[in-house]
Amino acid sequence: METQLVDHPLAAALLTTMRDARSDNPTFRSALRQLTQMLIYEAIRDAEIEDFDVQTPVATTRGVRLAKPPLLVPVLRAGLGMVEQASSLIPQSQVGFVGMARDEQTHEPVPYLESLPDDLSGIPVYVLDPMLATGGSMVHTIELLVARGATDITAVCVVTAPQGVAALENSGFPVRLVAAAVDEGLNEDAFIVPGLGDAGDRQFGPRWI
Ligand SMILES: O=P(O)(O)OC[C@H]1O[C@H](OP(=O)(O)OP(=O)(O)O)[C@H](O)[C@@H]1O
Ligand SMILES: O=c1cc[nH]c(=O)[nH]1
Ligand SMILES: [Mg+2]
Repeated sequence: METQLVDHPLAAALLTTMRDARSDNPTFRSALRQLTQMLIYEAIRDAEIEDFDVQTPVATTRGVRLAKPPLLVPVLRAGLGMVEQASSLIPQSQVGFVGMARDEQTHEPVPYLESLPDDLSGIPVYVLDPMLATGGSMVHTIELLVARGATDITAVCVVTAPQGVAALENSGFPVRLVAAAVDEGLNEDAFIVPGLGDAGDRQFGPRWI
């Protein structure tokens, strides 16, 4: 699986803010928004483009745009903090939604929302979720996308664990990964170590389901 780690001092500083337990919810959300900008910037780097004529105030020249407007899929809740920034960077994009909450005992994802186009063939899909821990939530999301014909899927994450990266790799699905970090591993609660805690709670407070 193609894996791209965004290695940049500004990305590292934003990730540090997100890791810091003293960062309050607005500070955490702001750092996530800014870091998403860098992750998307890198994730889109090799996207197919097409030329078209554009009229400047002086002359006609050739401009470029994305050849295939992508679908962005934030995984609720935590992925919601990435979608505003990603869709502003790619104004032609559309947004689908998947909602999933890990069971605290089994650590398995429990899906509660699925709002996706029926046919994703030929459409690049960017799944937005800051955390890839066991990989269960991401693999389940990708299953939903592949069942709709998606063949070009990018997982855009902030912090990952080696176990989650391996789960994506072993899934055999057509996915590549763009992330800010691969951490040491998981603790007994399947939280990423050192990680940043619960990315949903740190943006929005406790979950009610
Ligand atoms: O790789 P996994 O082991 O599946 O864990 C990662 C998932 O856990 C978090 O969501 P969570 O279930 O905490 O829901 P939330 O976003 O509503 O807090 C995170 O945003 C991922 O979706
Ligand atoms: O460390 C983790 C693992 C799963 N989900 C999170 O939000 N954080
Ligand atoms: Mg959570």
